[in-house]
Amino acid sequence: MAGSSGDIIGVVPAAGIGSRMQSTCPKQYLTIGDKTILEHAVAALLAHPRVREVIIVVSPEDRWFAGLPLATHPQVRQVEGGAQRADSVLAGLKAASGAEWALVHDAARPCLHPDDLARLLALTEQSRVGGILAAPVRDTMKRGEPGKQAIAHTVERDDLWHALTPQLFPLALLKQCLERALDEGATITDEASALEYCGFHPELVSARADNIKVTRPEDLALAAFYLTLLQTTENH
Ligand SMILES: Nc1ccn([C@@H]2O[C@H](COP(=O)(O)OP(=O)(O)OP(=O)(O)O)[C@@H](O)[C@H]2O)c(=O)n1
Ligand SMILES: C[C@](O)(CO)[C@H](O)COP(=O)(O)O
Repeated sequence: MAGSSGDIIGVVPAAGIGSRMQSTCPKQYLTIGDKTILEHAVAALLAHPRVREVIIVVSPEDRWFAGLPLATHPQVRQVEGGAQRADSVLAGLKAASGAEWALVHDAARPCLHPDDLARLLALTEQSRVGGILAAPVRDTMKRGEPGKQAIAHTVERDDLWHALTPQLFPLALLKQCLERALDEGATITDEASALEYCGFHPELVSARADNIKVTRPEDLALAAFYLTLLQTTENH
């Protein structure tokens, strides 16, 4: 029953092509230190004892995953992704069975701090809906004139958050909401938006802003820096 401290299964969407990264391979296979970005992201989930398995969703055209130790990891399964991130996540959910909670984490986010993961997973003790890691907006936010490099207006930033991952939801609820949202043509860019579409209000768990999604070329060096800091912290 959702709301108890049941089993958690990880779902890592890793079927993107990373077009904004402009790299020679999909960005999740770029390396930082001795591991790929994907391996860093998955390791952060498997480091928590309540995450018993991770389903990694890869492109049907993927030719990198098979060469990683993850391909033969006993706690990892691989499924094929879809055209959009939401399609890939749904494919992962369909392959997940038995767990009460689904923990969805972008392959492109290698810098997840264990303390943030622990605080997100604590939701299983007090929530029936689940929630997301999120960082409060720090900058003044502007809405642009459509199709122009000009400001339309300033967006009120009180109560404005950057949605991060992981995002944690009851497996059955998330699957049901995502299937309905996609069937009805809703634009779904994160798991929480599928629940919102179905009328739920997921929890916001305030999290570190250094849990970045490697998206553009300049993000790689920043992620490497943050990972160095993280590994230094973990070694003390
Ligand atoms: N059809 C897709 C698209 C994206 N993703 C995954 O969703 C995560 C976040 O998406 P994003 O950062 O947008 O990755 P890409 O779609 O690869 O990047 P881009 O939009 O620059 O092509 C990534 O780990 C990506 O691999 C996925 O599993 N399936
Ligand atoms: C899920 C996500 O990382 C939350 O911010 C984001 O929505 C992914 O968006 P993308 O366009 O697929 O990178």
